[in-house]
Amino acid sequence: MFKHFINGEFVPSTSGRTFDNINPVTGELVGKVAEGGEEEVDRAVAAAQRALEGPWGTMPRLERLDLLEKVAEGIEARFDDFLAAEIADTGKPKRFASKVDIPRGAANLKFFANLARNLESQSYTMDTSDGGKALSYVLREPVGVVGVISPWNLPLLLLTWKLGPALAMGNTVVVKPSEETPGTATLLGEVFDEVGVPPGVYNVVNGLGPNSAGEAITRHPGISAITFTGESRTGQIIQKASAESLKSLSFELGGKNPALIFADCDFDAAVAGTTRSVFANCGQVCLCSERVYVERPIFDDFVAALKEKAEDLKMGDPFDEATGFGPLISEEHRQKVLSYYELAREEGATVVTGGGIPELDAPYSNGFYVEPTIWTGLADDARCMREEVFGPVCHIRPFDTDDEAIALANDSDYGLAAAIWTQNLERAHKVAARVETGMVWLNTWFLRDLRTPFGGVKLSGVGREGGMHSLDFYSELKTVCTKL
Ligand SMILES: NC(=O)c1ccc[n+]([C@@H]2O[C@H](COP(=O)([O-])OP(=O)(O)OC[C@H]3O[C@@H](n4cnc5c(N)ncnc54)[C@H](O)[C@@H]3O)[C@@H](O)[C@H]2O)c1
Ligand SMILES: O=C/C=C/C=C(\O)C(=O)O
Repeated sequence: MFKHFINGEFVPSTSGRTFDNINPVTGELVGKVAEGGEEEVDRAVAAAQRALEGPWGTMPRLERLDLLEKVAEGIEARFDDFLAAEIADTGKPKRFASKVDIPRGAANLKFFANLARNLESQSYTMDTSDGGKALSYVLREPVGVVGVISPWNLPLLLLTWKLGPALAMGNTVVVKPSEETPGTATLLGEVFDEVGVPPGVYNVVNGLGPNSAGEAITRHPGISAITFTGESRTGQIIQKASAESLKSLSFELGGKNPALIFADCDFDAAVAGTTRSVFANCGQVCLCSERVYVERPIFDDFVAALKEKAEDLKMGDPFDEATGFGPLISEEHRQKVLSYYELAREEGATVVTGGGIPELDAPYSNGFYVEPTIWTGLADDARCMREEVFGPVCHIRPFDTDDEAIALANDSDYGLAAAIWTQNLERAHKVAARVETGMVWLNTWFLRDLRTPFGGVKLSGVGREGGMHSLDFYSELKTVCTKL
């Protein structure tokens, strides 16, 4: 059973309630998961507060950062265990998880430990009206207990992306991993324990969202800040629930990301890059392109080339190096994605490829697979053009001018990430400046320098994490002023 990790111990729920964790590759049970609620969150917050006041709060800064680095080394030392847990929960191919999820899990912790080691601090002197001087300096202090609510698509990566800076700045955390993916967050409890992080610093309460552990975190008065990655709609609910206790919030939310492919692009690179940006992780990355706009002269060739790539994706044993395409996270999510496949037909799409469930042999026939899918011919105001599907699907539409491409890209309630493919430097930078998203990739996708701001505009997020932006969110600045 996947238990909670509270105050350094693995414990079941007091209520005895559990839910099932299902393997998306086969539909089989991975294990039961303890369902926590208010009581478990209460205990976790109390433990986190004690650790703040006690061993973690009083530990020398560099010792704390060394411990964080040891946790990263602990992930590396148990790489195969983390890989197996991530694959059991998500079904994602080893080829992807071993290059992205697990290495980034360790890298996130190392990166923020290092960044925090070398922090500068601000100080100012000024002249005062009586002819004297004053000195002001700024102290950086922990925020307190941070609630971390994370999604299922990149479980360890997105959890550590928040844990790294939160712990580096001296906070303690209460984590609620997605109910679909309790594995790596729970395993991480063992690593924290093994390397000697004091009890109560890292707490995991497993559970669901509404009326469960997730909501309990958002309402708990002992939690000072919440960092959340997930759906925009959930972000709205969390913002309301946490208003009562005025928590600081950092939200990384959904996307309906555009890719702009200009006729002067490196065609093969654009096709390969867009294959990744549409179908990686079965389209379940917030940064995935769901709206692809292609300049008219290369439209037909591009559609044909992407179709060929989509039909080439290989499904099957996630541990097989040849497997490049996994299942969706759950049967429920598959129903959602299939409902969009159906809606697209009703809305008049031409289905270039896919649009259904693939024919696979057992045990994969019991998994939550859908076909990689490409649509053309939808109107710009079709629901399938405006709502995030979060599956392996894109719509491709032609455009004629730069202005039109930019207007189409910006015609969205979301604004997370854009990918632009052109060999014209001037065009690349001009278009990048006019696209309304938090991030723009030029002739690449999902290449991440952890020092850069990460986040979205419009419905795609509130605030930025990454580099100093993370350290700022996870710390309180205190100004001390004295007359000299
Ligand atoms: N912008 C980003 O960086 C980013 C990254 C990854 C995923 N996402 C988005 O996440 C979504 C997919 O993830 P998901 O389906 O797990 O999202 P989700 O919003 O359904 O769930 C995310 C987390 O919130 C919890 N939750 C749900 N309702 C809650 C409530 N009322 N109170 C407190 N917690 C609650 C869930 O249990 C889960 O742990 C997509 O929309 C995707 O675009 C965004
Ligand atoms: O699904 C969303 C991906 C988010 C990625 C990151 O937050 C990151 O790369 O740091």
